[in-house]
Amino acid sequence: SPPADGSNPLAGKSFYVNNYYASEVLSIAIPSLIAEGKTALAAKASGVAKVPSFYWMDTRAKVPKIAEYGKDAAARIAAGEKLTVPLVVYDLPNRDCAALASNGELSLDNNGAAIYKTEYIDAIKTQIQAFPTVHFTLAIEPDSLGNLVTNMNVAKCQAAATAYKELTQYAIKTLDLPNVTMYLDAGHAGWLGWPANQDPAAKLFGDIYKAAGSPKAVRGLVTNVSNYNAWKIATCPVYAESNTVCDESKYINAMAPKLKAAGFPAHFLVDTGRSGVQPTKQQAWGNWCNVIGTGFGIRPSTSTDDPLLDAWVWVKPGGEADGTSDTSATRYDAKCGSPDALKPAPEAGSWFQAYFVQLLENANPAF
Ligand SMILES: O=[N+]([O-])c1ccc(O[C@@H]2O[C@H](CO)[C@@H](O[C@@H]3O[C@H](CO)[C@@H](O[C@@H]4O[C@H](CO)[C@@H](O)[C@H](O)[C@H]4O)[C@H](O)[C@H]3O)[C@H](O)[C@H]2O)cc1
Ligand SMILES: [Mg+2]
Repeated sequence: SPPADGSNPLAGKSFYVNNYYASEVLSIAIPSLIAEGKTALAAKASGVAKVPSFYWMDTRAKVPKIAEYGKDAAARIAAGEKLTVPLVVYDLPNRDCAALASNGELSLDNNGAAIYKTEYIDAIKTQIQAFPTVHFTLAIEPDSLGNLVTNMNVAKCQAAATAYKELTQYAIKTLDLPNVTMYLDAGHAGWLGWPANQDPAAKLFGDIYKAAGSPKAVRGLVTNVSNYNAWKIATCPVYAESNTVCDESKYINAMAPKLKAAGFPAHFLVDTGRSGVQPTKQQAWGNWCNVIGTGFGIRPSTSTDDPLLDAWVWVKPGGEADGTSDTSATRYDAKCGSPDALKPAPEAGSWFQAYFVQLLENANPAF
C-alpha cells in the first residue's frame, strides 16, 4: 500500500530490467553492430541493455509475462533487492483512435469492451495478486484520454469516448491492489500542455479518478510516453509556437494545481527515453513518428529534482518503432511518412535497428 504520508511510493526502489528489451539489444542490436565493425558502439549498446524500460502488454497474449517477471523479481526481493516491475497497460478497444500505427487487437464492434474487462484487466489482476511481495508500477493506456480531450472530432475517438472512460475506471478500480502504483497517461506538453487543453484535461482526469472512487493505488499521471520533449529546456523550441508550456517540467507544474483543485492530488512520471537531444528536429510538434535525430535521455531514477516527479522513466523502449513507413500497410499512418520520420521503418513495436543506432549515437547522457 502507498506510504501513509503521501510520499513517493517508488522511493528507494529500482526498476526491474525485463529480459524482452535486453534480448532485443543483446541478440539483435549488438550482433548487427559487430557485423558492421562498429565495435565501440556495440560496447556502448551493452550499457543500454542494463537500463530498465517498461514492458508493454499490448495484447492479451502478453499478460502471462507478469508471472515470468514476478517470479524472478520475488526471488530477488527475497534476497534483499528493492524492485518495482514497470508495465504498460495498453489494449483498449479502438486503441490509438486518432492514428493508425498502433491500432490494437480489440474493437468495440467486436465485443471489445467485454473482452478488455474479462480477458485483459481481470487477467492482469489475477497475475499481480499471485505475487504479493512484488511491487508493480503501471502506466495506464497511453494516448487514450488525451485523444478524448483533443480529438472528439475524429469519428473513431468519438465512438470510443464512453468506452475509454468506462474501461479506464474499470481498470483503475480492478487494479487498485496493495502492491500496485498506477499512473494514467496524460500525453505531453505539446499535446495537453497547450493552454486551451489544460483545463479540459484536468477536468477529465479528475472526473475519472473520482468516479472510480479515488483508488489509493492511483498515484498520478505519466507524461511524454513515446514522445521526445525535454524534462527541462532553457528556451522554448520554435515548434512550440505560442505554447510557453514547452517542456515536461512546466507541463506537470501547470497541471498539478488544476488536478488537485479537481480532487486528484497527482504526482508524475516522465518518459525521458528519447529526449536526450534538445531541441528536437521535429518539423512540427505534432509529429510523433520515428522522429529523426533523437537520443536516449535522462536515465530512469526515483531521485529527481522536483517533488512532483516520482521518477524519470523509459516507458517507450528506444529502438522499437512507432509505426511502419510502408505506405501499403494497413496500419500505415502518414505521420510515419513525414520528412522528419526515419525510414524505412517497421510496424509499431518492432525492432528498428537504425533508430536504435541513432538513439545510441545521440545519447545524452552518453553511454
Ligand atoms: O496555437 N494554439 O493555441 C494551438 C492550440 C492547440 C493546438 O492544437 C494542438 O496541437 C498539438 C500539436 O502541436 C496536438 O498534439 C498532438 O496530438 C496528437 C494526437 O492528435 C498526438 O499524437 C499521438 O502521439 C503519440 C505519441 O506522443 C502517439 O503514440 C499516438 O499514436 C499519436 O496519436 C501528438 O503526440 C501531439 O503532439 C494537439 O492534439 C492539438 O490540440 C495547436 C495550436
Ligand atoms: Mg504511438
